[in-house]
Amino acid sequence: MAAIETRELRKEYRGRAVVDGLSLTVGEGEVFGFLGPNGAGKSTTVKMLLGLVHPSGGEVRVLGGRPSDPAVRARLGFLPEQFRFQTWMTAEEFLRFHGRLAGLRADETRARVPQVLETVGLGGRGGEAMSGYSKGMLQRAGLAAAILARPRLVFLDEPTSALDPIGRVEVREIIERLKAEGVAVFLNSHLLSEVEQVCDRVAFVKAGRVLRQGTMRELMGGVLPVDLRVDHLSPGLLAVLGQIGEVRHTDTNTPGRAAVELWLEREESLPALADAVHAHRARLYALSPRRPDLETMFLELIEDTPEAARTVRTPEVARA
Ligand SMILES: Nc1ncnc2c1ncn2[C@@H]1O[C@H](COP(=O)(O)OP(=O)(O)OP(=O)(O)O)[C@@H](O)[C@H]1O
Repeated sequence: MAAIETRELRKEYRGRAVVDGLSLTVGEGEVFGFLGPNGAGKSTTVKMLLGLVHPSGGEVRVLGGRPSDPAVRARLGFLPEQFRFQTWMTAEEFLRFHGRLAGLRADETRARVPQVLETVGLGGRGGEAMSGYSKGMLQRAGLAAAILARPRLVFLDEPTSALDPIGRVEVREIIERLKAEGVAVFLNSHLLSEVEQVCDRVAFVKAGRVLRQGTMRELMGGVLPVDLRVDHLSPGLLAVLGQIGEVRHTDTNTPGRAAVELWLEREESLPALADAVHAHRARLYALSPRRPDLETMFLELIEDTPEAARTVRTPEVARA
């Protein structure tokens, strides 16, 4: 069973489609990155997946059911981007309140609250009024609420926007733990380096449509670019490198240095590159597979049209 399945999902506001035939599948235990420029329709999609906004057309199934079904909702967790909590409560009171809303028994909630506070790095601080919390602490409390009732699918909207670098690493670890427990995570984030590190698959949306979706590798067109640096590049070595992968670029302008960019089809070919360098008596200075660079991909995709470029550069206009 897929955690999320939408087919030709559509939402119109005043006759204008803001989500326009969106088809997505997110598997169980999958961490899915949902990316797009401001105004692309991401929040509207999430609201439809949560049953908060009624679609104008298409199909949506969440955890095998309808998002409006209370039994489905009970298994969803949600951390909204704009979290406005009842800050006169302590974090413990806030979580107990959420536990009641989620239908947990009082004894379950009592046992669970200290656990989730610990998980999000607020262990020992749960008795304090949230009015005294920093922005990052409030975001952590929100994350605690999202995972409190052991959901099977968690929506995280910009979950690290208020967090420092340590907090971001901690949230990544929490996401990885959720995934290991088979929980699916639907992640909205503009921090693409973060998405790169944690997501199994991503979808790029623009103007309410999916432009591309797949694993990082699929998005790279199935190739693995590798940067190789040696002290000298003999014709023999170059020929062997060309047999292992596709030589895209060489730079031999600097004496005592040669750089080669190669595209490999398989990661398993990497050791053969090192072997070839040694066999040709060259000295190896670098052998670096390039990580998929979501930011470059994102900019290339969304800057395809002048309309999209404008949306990205002037987010206030898109929001207005
Ligand atoms: N309730 C509404 N009534 C009318 N238009 C709306 C409503 N909600 C959203 N829109 C419009 O739908 C479009 C998509 O908005 P949405 O908030 O889904 O985008 P987003 O991708 O989440 O953007 P961001 O990255 O800025 O949060 C925008 O043009 C927005 O103005």
